[in-house]
Amino acid sequence: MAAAVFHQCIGAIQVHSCGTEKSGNSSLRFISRGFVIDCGLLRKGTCSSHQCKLHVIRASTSDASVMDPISSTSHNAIDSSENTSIETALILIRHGESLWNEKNLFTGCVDVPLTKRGVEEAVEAGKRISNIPVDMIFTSALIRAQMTAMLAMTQHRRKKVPIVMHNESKEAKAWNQIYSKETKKQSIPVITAWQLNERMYVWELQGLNKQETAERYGKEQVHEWRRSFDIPPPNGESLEMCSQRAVAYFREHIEPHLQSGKHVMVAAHGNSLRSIIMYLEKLTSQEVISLELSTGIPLLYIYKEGKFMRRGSPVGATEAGVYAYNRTLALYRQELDEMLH
Ligand SMILES: O=C(O)[C@@H](CO)OP(=O)(O)O
Repeated sequence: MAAAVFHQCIGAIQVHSCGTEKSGNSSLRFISRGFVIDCGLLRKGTCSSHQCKLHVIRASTSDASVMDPISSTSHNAIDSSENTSIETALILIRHGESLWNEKNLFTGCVDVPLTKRGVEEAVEAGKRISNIPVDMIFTSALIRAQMTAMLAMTQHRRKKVPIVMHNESKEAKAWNQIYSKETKKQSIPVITAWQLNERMYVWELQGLNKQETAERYGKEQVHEWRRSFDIPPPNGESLEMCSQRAVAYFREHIEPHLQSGKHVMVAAHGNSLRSIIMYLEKLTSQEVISLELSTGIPLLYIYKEGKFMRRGSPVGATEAGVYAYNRTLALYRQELDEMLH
């Protein structure tokens, strides 16, 4: 049967495929590789190969990266037989120990790097997520979160290259373009956003020792500043104020990628992540007080049908003991094993 190449452009998905569908139809229905596509107007062309597979090139908002073949098969697929919807992985990691964590100083938005231990924590975090798909990485504008993301990715078995995207100016955006589709396929965009920065403790507390501050203002008062939802530290940000930027950014710039089938890692800070977890797990302002995040410990969520299910936080020493893998992740890991052996 003569194969024809159909180019359909539908919204965010451009499909180039060599269909064996009846030509001449004004509309076609593709059910393949996890996408149900009602094709609108068809433009026919000729296809050099009768065996070319369906290539889905996702023109998402921030990057027109070609989908990673091993993560585009059954890992976030709408399987028409089981009618399961897209499931994507969200990894949250608080940065590894910083030099001011080590000195027990209020840090907030002061841009301090990791300690040697913090570097080790970031590498250890990478081992724990080395079999979980990552298509995009978001970090804050602070070096301790960016270092953590990059160090963790050195352990990932897929060996893609995380590349910090620069769009702080027209030139920066133009000058960091990648002109090879193949190279782009082997890269992971890293987006930095100040909205994911740590809660701002401002000059009143930033740089002060936490223990000395508790002795000066009282343990309960300092705990209230550090962990309550709506009580700000003196002239600083409350967790509520921090969530108004961090959760807003997550919903506007990160969640749509999860919805579209991309697996995402977010490397940020104790409080900006507490505010995001409060949103993901629908915690009350009372419950969030007891939410604590250790440095460099990855948390895994599965996003499905608008909901986030926590799939584990590190309890076991080994990666296997850490996450309750679901089918999507198990298949990805299996294909990684096959690809690497
Ligand atoms: O100092 C800070 O910025 C934060 C995180 O390190 O400390 P706290 O635990 O008080 O929120």
